[in-house]
Amino acid sequence: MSKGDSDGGPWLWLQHAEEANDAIPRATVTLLVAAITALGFFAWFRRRRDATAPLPPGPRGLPFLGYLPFLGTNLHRKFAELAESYGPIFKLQLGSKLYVVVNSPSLAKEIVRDQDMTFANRDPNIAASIITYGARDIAFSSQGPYWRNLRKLFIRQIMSNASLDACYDLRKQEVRKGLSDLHRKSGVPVDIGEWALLILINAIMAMLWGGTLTGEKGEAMGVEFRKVVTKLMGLLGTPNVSDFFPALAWLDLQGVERDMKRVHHWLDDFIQSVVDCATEGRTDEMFEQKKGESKTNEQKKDFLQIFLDLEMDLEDDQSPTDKNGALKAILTDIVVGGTDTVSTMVEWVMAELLHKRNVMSKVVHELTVVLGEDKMVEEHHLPKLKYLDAVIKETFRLHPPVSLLVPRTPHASCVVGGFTIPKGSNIFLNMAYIHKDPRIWDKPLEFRPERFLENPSEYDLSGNNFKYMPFGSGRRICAGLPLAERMLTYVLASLLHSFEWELPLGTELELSDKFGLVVKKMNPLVAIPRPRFSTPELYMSR
Ligand code: HEM
Repeated sequence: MSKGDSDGGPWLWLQHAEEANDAIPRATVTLLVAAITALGFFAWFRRRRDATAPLPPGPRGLPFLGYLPFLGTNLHRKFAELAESYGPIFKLQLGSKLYVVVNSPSLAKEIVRDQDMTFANRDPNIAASIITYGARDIAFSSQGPYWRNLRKLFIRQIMSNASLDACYDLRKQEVRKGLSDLHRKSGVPVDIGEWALLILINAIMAMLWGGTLTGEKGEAMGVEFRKVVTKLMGLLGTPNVSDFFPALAWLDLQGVERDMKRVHHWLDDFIQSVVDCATEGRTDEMFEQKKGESKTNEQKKDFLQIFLDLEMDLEDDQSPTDKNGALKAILTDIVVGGTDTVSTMVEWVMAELLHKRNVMSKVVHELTVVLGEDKMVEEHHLPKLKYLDAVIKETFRLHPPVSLLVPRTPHASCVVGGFTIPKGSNIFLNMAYIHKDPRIWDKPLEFRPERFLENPSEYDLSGNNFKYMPFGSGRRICAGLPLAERMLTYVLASLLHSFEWELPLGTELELSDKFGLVVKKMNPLVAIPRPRFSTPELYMSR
């Protein structure tokens, strides 16, 4: 080493490399040292910042109970109120549990994009654990190989375009059956949510294993199913003292556990009979199985058969009984998650259109232009229905059915928006609030589908714009989105193209809602269909 090197400090040794060959290794070492120092500094800085970042602000509660006595049951309204006072992020201590509510797109982004991995866990409450066979489904299991495998299987084998195209005929038959049923009820008030739910149960069941609910017993079962699922969604969204004070859980003070076990018992019987019919090839009084239609090629395999055929590599030490539990847990996700959400949206869109008759006329006009008169809607028409698409998006904005998304839980403490989020806390992304924030949306309470036509590429349903995420975002985004989008648009287009709709004389439309995991209309929407097609035969075509 020359004298100049020792005089000039450590960096000069690079400048004075005597041979050109030395320069590259020396530069590499220098860069490595610089990178390690910078990383060390960054880690130190983050630790220091994380150690000092405060918890988010939030209302003070009572000793021991926290904010519990003030929470009420309409969480979405209470959270909107608190967001006005505390801003983009606030915390609530409820008994022994800490909840954090996020009310701004930029903080939502930190959770579902920047720190998605950290926030990809769930912390199922007691009600959710009961209904999902101990969180063995996709929606409530924690991230890890089990969840990853299930989700991958579901998305690749069931939600792929090829798979969904292959079972289009099954969906179509159920929608057509529903339309001819409506035709028989022309001029008579119809509960739209109930009608839509029966179509969706049948379409999902047809796709699952080729069977549908038929006959009087089947129809009665459909009505009972709706009651059970409505109860279930309510229980999932009920603040439960047993969750906030695990030591008191055995008392089940509100009876949530007892009620959920009843719901689970009913649903388990229902799903078990579906599995039995599918595996034993037998039919039941209330189910009708379509003969071979869904099994003409590999793609047309029933969803259930795909699950049964595939070696479920769950990377878990599950006994065969547990595997049956896992299968039934996934079926619960599909049967419950896939029906109630979509039928609730059918009801909300129809309610908004009956409220705004000029918007309804525009939708009907578009349908007539795209399809012509006396033609049944087909799924291939859907991409051309741009205005209807905007109407659906606007309804998702004003009435996101899963309004707080499904809560996430960080697996490690971290910092969001300069606040510490402790490991194991529950995070709600308050989409009901973000979707109506006047700082983001012009005249946010107005139903104006045109806002989605002005810049169509800005908003879609895939969770890339954090101002608008009715299906969530990131690795936990709704796994059923492709089917939900198709079914919702198809059912609505069919309802609106085939019938004129009006409210029963003397009824007034109101748009209030009630909270649950799925936020529903407070009062069911009842409307009267009148045929648009020129001949009754058109309603009979399958
Ligand atoms: C209008 C219809 C629907 C809406 C609004 C909706 C909304 C959501 C939301 C907000 C989540 C949580 C996302 C997050 O945490 O970021 C979710 C999760 C999920 N949804 Fe949907 N959903 C709908 C339809 C469906 C359908 C049709 C299915 C299945 C057939 C389905 C299956 C699931 C599953 C399995 C999950 C859990 C995903 C995971 O945790 O990895 N959903 N959904």
